[in-house]
Amino acid sequence: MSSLQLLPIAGGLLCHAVFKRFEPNHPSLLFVAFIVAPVALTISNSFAMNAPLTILSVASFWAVYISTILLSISTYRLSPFHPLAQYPGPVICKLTKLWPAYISWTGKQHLYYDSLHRTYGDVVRIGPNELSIRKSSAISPLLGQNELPKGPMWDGRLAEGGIIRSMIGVRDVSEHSRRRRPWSRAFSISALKHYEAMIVRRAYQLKSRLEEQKGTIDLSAWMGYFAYDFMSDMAFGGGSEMMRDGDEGGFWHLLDDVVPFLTVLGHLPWLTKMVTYVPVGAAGRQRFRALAIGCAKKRISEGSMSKDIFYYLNNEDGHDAAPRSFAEVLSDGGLAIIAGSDTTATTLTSIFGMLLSNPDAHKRLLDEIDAHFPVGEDIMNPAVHARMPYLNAVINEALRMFPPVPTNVQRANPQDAPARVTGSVVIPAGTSVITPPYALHRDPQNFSEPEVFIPERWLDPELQEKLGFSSKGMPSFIHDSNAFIPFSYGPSNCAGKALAYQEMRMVLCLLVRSFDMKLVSSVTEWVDSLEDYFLLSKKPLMVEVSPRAESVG
Ligand code: HEM
Repeated sequence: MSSLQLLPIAGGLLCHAVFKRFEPNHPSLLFVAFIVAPVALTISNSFAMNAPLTILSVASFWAVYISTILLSISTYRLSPFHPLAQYPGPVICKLTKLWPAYISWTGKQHLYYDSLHRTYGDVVRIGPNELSIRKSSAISPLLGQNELPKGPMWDGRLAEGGIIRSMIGVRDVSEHSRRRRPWSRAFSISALKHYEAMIVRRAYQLKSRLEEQKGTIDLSAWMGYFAYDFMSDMAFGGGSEMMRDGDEGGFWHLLDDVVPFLTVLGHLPWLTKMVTYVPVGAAGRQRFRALAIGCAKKRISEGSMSKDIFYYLNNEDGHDAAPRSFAEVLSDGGLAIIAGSDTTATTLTSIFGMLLSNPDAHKRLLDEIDAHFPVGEDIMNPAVHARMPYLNAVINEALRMFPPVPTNVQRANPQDAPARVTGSVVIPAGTSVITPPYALHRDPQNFSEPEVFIPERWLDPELQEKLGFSSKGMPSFIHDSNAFIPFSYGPSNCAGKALAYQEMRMVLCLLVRSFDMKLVSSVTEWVDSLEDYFLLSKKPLMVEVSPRAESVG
């Protein structure tokens, strides 16, 4: 074999050796590796060998070089020498992230990973350097106090382009915990008390808007309008009136158009920097940003009308010696709206979908509400809601079946860290790991009859007995609440968990008490149409709404 043939092979092997355990994520590096290096090698070789330099010689050198890289990478990834060789999974996933990226584009990644776990067991290799773990015992070691940092998915999803990354995607653990501090103050028990009036105002607005509707409505859209208006109040002191005006500018559409694309980028972070120059989904993001900037500036100039999330993010409580930059406050305010509105709206919609297709559960909830709020009692009293077992069971059961973040609770063991061991699972350096809530919640090892809506599973045994649940003939009913992670787990879990419960309890009590509802569209079709683009994307749920005859709220 001549040196002209050996050189591209040696060059390809060297290139793979350099990029072996990580993927280059800057376009210039890729350009150097795949274009500049082989062309430079061809030219210098032809000078050294005094061989003619033709287009054909450059092209064939390049073809051998690239083929060597691909072959070498594939062989290594499938070989017993790969650090994740012991874990089962589909060959295509072991070879490339392009396949999971494609699956995520279809919106069905939650179902795909669930099916992989059913086929391969609790630990599955879902990428060349990525594991999915469906074991409740692994949650605390990976996400708890000694958590692994957030995973590379965030490098893909949050293209910086001069914009400060919002807290959810901050991968450095100490920087993340610095950014998290004002959030913890914003969701303390005393802070939550201040938000009650804001929820009450928006919930009653929703009630009266629904009373004005004639015939069939899309409940999913109305839950979205409510949640978005409320979170805008919380994040920037207002600025959204979707319940009044509808989604006039097609704002949800703009955002919906971009989410599949962002989900794909989450799998291929190295592609992100290249596509920041391509204006895919830019309209939606720019419009959202412009809106947020306008609201934030207005909120700052007008000062604090109430203690909302912005009050803490902008250090208006004077807690931090060094105030945060406007860009950081803006970015995290935007995060509050995105993270807080779609998630609660989807859960409220799924709760109504399940209640309306399970009349017994609906009746039990209504009975509980009527019993706790006789005529004259304030139906929006959160202290009472917290003590309503069936209300909370219904919410948890909907979160179990339809976790709004179904898949991507991702962490990663850094490149230079020692291997992380949890039980029999070893997570080598440079390995990403997901603990997918959907697969955990639908695993019969964690929850018996996982596909069935059974709020009673969340009640204590005494109450179950009272409701006749334990006589259902399921003596060994499994209920592992450690496997229930709709809000993730640990120091980087959902910052807004307490607010979300408070908001959902209030809205549910008010609407269930106030309206008779009837499903017009099929709930099975609604469930089948759900798509996982990091957030579960909610589809129209058509219902007929009429004021409840015996409503006293
Ligand atoms: C049903 C409602 C909700 C669900 C199921 C939910 C779920 C989640 C999940 C799974 C995460 C990812 C955590 C991780 O990476 O481990 C998250 C993050 C977050 N959520 Fe929620 N969320 C909900 C509502 C809210 C609300 C109302 C807010 C209010 C602002 C909020 C604010 C946040 C924030 C700020 C983060 C980033 C946390 C961090 O990185 O430290 N969420 N949420």
